[in-house]
Amino acid sequence: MKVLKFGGTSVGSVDSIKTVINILEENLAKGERFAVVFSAMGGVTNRLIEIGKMAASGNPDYIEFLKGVEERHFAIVRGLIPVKSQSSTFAAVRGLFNELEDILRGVSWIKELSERTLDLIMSFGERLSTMVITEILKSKGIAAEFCDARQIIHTNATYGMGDVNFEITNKQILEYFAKNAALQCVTGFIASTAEGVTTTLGRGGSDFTASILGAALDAEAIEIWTDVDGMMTADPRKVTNAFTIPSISYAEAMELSHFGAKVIYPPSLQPAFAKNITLKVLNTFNTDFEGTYVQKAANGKEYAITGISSIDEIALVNIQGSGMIGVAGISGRLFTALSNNAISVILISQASSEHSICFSIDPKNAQKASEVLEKEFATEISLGHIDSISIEKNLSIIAIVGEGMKKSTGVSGKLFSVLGKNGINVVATAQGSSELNISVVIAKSDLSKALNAIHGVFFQSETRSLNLFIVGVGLIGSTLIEQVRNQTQYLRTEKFLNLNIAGLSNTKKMLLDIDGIKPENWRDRVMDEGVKTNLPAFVQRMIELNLPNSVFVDCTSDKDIVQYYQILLDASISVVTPNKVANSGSYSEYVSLQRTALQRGVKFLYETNVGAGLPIINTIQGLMASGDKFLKIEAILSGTLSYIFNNFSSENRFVDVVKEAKAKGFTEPDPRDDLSGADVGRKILILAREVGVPLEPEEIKISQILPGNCLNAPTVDAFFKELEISNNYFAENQANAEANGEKLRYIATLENGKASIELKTVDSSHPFYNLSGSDNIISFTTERYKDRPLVIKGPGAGAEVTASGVFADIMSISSYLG
Ligand SMILES: NC(=O)C1=CN([C@@H]2O[C@H](COP(=O)(O)OP(=O)(O)OC[C@H]3O[C@@H](n4cnc5c(N)ncnc54)[C@H](O)[C@@H]3O)[C@@H](O)[C@H]2O)C=CC1
Ligand SMILES: N[C@@H](CC=O)C(=O)O
Ligand code: NA
Repeated sequence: MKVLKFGGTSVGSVDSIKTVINILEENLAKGERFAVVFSAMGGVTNRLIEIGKMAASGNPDYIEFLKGVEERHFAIVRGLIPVKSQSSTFAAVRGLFNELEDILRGVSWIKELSERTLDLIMSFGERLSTMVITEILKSKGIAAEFCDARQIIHTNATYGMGDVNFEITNKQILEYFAKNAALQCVTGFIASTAEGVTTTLGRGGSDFTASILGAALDAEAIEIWTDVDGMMTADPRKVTNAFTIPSISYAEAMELSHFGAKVIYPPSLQPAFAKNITLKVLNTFNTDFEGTYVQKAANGKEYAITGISSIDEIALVNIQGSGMIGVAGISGRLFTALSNNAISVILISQASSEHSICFSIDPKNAQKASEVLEKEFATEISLGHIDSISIEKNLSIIAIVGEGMKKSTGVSGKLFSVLGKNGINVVATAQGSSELNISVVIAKSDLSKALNAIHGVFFQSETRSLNLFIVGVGLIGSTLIEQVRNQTQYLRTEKFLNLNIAGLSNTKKMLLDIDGIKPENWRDRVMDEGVKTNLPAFVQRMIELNLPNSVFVDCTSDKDIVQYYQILLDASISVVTPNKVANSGSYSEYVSLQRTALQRGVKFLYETNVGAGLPIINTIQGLMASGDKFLKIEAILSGTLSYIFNNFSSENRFVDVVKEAKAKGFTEPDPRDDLSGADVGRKILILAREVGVPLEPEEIKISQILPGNCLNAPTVDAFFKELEISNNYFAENQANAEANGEKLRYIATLENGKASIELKTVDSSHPFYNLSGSDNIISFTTERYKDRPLVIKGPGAGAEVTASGVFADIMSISSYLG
């Protein structure tokens, strides 16, 4: 024996009822006995309540509304019963509506709608849908019978939510099914008192009917047919990567539903749970879906948690006072007072100091709760034993649920860490000792971000998203996007990571799209759909979107953009940049950015500030963290100058080599920054700060390699002209070095807290002699690397190596976020 139950949407239209009939026919073909429970057609119950209220308030429009409901049922008859056999069903439908009209007329006369009358009015929903579907089945030659559950399910006279008398009900069900062998089509939701007065079963009513029947008949399974693919790991409207849970335990289902998961209402399935009956949640509109199995013990779990659910809107009440410490009975009185006033408590948390108790409730009860408590504790308040009763609104609860938590450590660590890394403040938290649920209260504005971020870390084999907001799509920015494009597939399949470009801006246009801007067509999209660039608005919008795992990538050399880093880090958004401006401004600004990132639990990464993709900053940070002390840094830090000195000879002109360096993408957007030594100055300044020397920009001693006319050229074009004029100046330097078997090197040194940069010549015995292309070389002498320094060498400029350094920083944020 099996019991099937079809919900409102499953019986809501001609097409959906056709699908239901197919499902029933397939079951009949298997030859096993089953019963089927139907809800009212989708929306009908609510409509009937509305109609009842209209009638009671004397609004005659209820008659029109009733006609509408009747027409929906007629349409089903017309659509699904052959014309020749329609008339008797029409008559039966009409008969029920006549009866309902009489009742409503009575209601409108006496202008009163009792709970009892409302139950009677609502009962027509299930009676109509079930009767009509029974007739459809009969018209197809199926031996189906209409079963009015009021005959067999008996409750007390608590209208709106009758208390079932299981002793009588079970007996009646068994007797009824023993006598009636045909396929029973049972009205969900409704019952009656022993005296035959109609009652209803409350929330989840038709599921309850199925569960009562299943339990009484010892069914091997109960199938709940609904309009979604079973129970999901999270609400799919809020969490893009939510997926169906194949198997869940009764207890988990209870916990999830308590926090808002609405597919089934497990409390109503209690009778079936008590008999260990397997429940399957199936989708009428996707019969290929295997279903979510709800059983006593869930089958093999892949993840530490089973699902995440949430309540969008709660209020948090906090009652605190030093007079509460050690006083017995405070919480007893507190919760009794609430319960006496029908205020239900969703979550409770009390610190072991007993100084405060906080609990969450439905915000519509907030005012009342405050009044109730002020009254209850009037004496304590007047004596100052309780200081305050405060109520905070605009909060949400998220609960992670799963039996797996009992076995795995670190679940709560993971939860709080992902919230922290996304800058989500936890206002209150509670974990039951059953270890089935950990709940956190957070700001409502963070709900969607939190749900997605939590889902991402707990269901890792599902793809996680990192949301990138890239500003500046010149050489480095566009190369980065190209690299992202080439790696999309790899990252998805190997790292379960989706790099979602959620925002892009060049100097003219900007575009934000949370669904992602594809690296394949970003240029066209920014051109076609972008709006005029407005950096403050871009940043503002990023913050408002409040997406989880957001990263701001600054690929400009803009000096003004830096002010936004602070704002972004403060909003818990990580920043990655090759732009050196922020770290080479005032020391206090440098420190402030570092601190903010630390405090907010986000990352500020800038490996490419020095030596492009070469691992220089990371190496220093590693050595510093592990306690090494830097004694000396000697380095060639300009890819451009390195290239120039490696390629300039008596055979070519200086200006042409500089132009080559620019064409190869080694120079700064303005090559004067390279040749003036300013770029190297910024880099040694950053290195100094990283090793703990708090220098200011003006403390770096930079010796110039350019004659004054070049240095002072007003524009880049003028600069190149001056370089041509000054060719002999460089040729001479170069020739002298060549004649001595030496090479020109622009070397930055940090020693004894002082930094300087000088043009030097080195002979073949010097480690900086053998360089080629845009090579940088950095030699660290530290306490641990004293006799032989630690040396890092390789190309230190260029689009590919720089973009890949930026990419690596982005990936390190992804692993940090877990
Ligand atoms: N080229 C290289 O080898 C390396 C470059 N870097 C740094 O990377 C950054 C980018 O360099 P490149 O791509 O070579 O320069 P680029 O000049 O090719 O690109 C910078 C882009 O940013 C845009 N931009 C400037 N201000 C903007 C704003 N406020 N909003 C939107 N877009 C803006 C510019 O129009 C330009 O398209 C610079 O800070 C540079 O110092 C760092 C390491 C190596
Ligand atoms: N222009 C810079 C690029 C890297 O920071 C250089 O030449 O080194
Ligand atoms: Na680097």
